[in-house]
Amino acid sequence: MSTPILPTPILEVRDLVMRFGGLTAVDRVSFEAARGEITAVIGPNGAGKTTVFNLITGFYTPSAGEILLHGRDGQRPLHATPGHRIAQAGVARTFQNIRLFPGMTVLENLLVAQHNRLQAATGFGIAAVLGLGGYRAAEREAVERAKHWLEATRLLDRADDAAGSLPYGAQRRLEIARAMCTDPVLLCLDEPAAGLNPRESEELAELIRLIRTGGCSILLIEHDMGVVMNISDHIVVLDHGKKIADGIPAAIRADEKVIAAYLGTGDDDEAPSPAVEGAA
Ligand SMILES: Nc1ncnc2c1ncn2[C@@H]1O[C@H](COP(=O)(O)OP(=O)(O)OP(=O)(O)O)[C@@H](O)[C@H]1O
Repeated sequence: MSTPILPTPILEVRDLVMRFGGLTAVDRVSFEAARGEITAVIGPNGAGKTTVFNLITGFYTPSAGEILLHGRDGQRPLHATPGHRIAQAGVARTFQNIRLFPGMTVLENLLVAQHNRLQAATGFGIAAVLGLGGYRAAEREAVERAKHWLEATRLLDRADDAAGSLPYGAQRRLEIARAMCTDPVLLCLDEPAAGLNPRESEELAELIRLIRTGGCSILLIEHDMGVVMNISDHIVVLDHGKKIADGIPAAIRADEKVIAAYLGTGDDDEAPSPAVEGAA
């Protein structure tokens, strides 16, 4: 019998380690994010999830290990790529705390996100100032892309409003629209459902599925187990910096190590985190 040829994952994390002084926040973590899928990274508070994201998106340099992106230009070692080049390699992210330009309009936020692309279209030259052809075409494209994501996030009617004046849920959607305007191959979402009400969470899940349908792979940190179990194709579970489980949602929900990590074993006095079975 022939072995099926599996497509290359979009992201490979191999034996990743991050130490902060004496603390090992990420301890030899390995996992893959499959192309075109939603991969969630979950775990109790302090498990190392945000640190993994900060390593993938170039905010930190790992103490050891490899992070390989299989993007549009082939394989890229993100662990050895400077932070400002990681977006160009096709990785976009949102943050736990919203980071928009609150005084700029919604549309301006989406155009600023495409600044690099516009600059590249002119070879970083005077063409932009003179309004020459290549720049104008790139500018038109940037506006079209912004319009597409304004429609997808239902923000078109707020395009001229200051980003800071939007309700919280709309600001979260705008953050995602802004990340998508960079045309990523991998979108990293850090707790996108935080602070959303159940209806907004459901709409967010719809939006994330839409992004997956468009071909962008997604890596998601999320505490809302309803959202995680509902939309994830694959879940990686961290606890105290180590990977304790890795699999499809049904397997994760039934995993004893995961249940123990979330409910606590009674060995420590940490408040229990949201139970995984709450999502069933
Ligand atoms: N810059 C830093 N310097 C020192 N320690 C850090 C730093 N960043 C994170 N840590 C520590 O690393 C560990 C993992 O933190 P991290 O924020 O990655 O966890 P998390 O799983 O994202 O938690 P949460 O769900 O609460 O956001 C924690 O013990 C944290 O205190």
